[in-house]
Amino acid sequence: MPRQPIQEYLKVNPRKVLVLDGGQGTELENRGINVANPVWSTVPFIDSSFWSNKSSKDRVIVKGMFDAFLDAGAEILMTTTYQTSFKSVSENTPIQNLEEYSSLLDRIVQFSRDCIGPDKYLIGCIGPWGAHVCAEFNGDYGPNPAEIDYLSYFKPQLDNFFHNDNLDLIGFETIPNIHELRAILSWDETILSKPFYIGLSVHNNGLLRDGSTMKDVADLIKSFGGKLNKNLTLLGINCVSFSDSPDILESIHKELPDMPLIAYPNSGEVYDTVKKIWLPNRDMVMTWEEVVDRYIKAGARIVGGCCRTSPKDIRAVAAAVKKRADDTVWQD
Ligand SMILES: C[S+](C)CC[C@H](N)C(=O)O
Ligand SMILES: N[C@@H](CCS)C(=O)O
Ligand SMILES: [Zn+2]
Repeated sequence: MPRQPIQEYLKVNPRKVLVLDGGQGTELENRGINVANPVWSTVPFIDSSFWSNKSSKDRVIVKGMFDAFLDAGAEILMTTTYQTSFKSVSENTPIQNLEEYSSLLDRIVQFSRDCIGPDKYLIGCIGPWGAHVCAEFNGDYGPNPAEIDYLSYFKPQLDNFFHNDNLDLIGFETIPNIHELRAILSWDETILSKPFYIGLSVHNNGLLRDGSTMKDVADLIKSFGGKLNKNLTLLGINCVSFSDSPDILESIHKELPDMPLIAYPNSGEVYDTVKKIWLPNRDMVMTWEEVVDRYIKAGARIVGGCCRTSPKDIRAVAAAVKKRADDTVWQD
């Protein structure tokens, strides 16, 4: 395998910050794929013509999305599998059994690897339990969030991703509820058997979407002590408001100063969960350069964009990361 294992890479290059891609689902939408669907950005992969017809329109669009993020400077990219849980897929598509499901994931991962080539890092993207019920932006997991069987929900996707050498890192994204976070953290190396990160879904007010504080999050992580899964590689935030994201990341860094962080905010627009559209509220009053500087000062090792951020945004992220790397007078 041409890539150095990602934990080792981050360790031996302590000042390196990797540039992540941007909002894949929303970029597919910009390029003409209608993702307003119960499986959201998984939709292009469901039609068999994606796999049988090498020049199908959707296939050209997905490849074009990867090419555009690569050209912008992304060094680590994701599979488009945010809403590809077995539950979402089996309840909303003709794919009904685990064998067909796993074959679908194999094909998506291989297609993504072929698009980005052998040298870039590839993240196996996994949306939260809440993605299935569209609760990733309110954290409302019903009356008994502690009783939800998170492992059963994630396991088919985890089993596939953990056995796929094309994937370097698993990303649990947009986690809005502390009970779900507790469940993920409770799984040991036999379940989470390769490097993974957790991206939290945090409200503009700095609280996890379910109302938990960042201190609650940090206390939970600290409570695992030496039993914390060694594959937990980064913690961070994704799909949070661009303008509030530096404050939020800094609040996590204050609570967990030694934790490598990841940050990829959305554009500040707000998702309408009924119409499945983004409402205007672009809050990019700061520049990517200012935001990225603050992320890096707060311990970020991977930075990029989430929903409604485009290749143009990632080009600005890459320029900001490069400027910081070139800045010899940079002081912590
Ligand atoms: C806007 S994406 C991050 C989430 C999509 C949502 N779970 C839905 O199903 O509409
Ligand atoms: N990683 C997903 C969005 C998660 S909110 C994507 O890029 O489409
Ligand atoms: Zn997002």
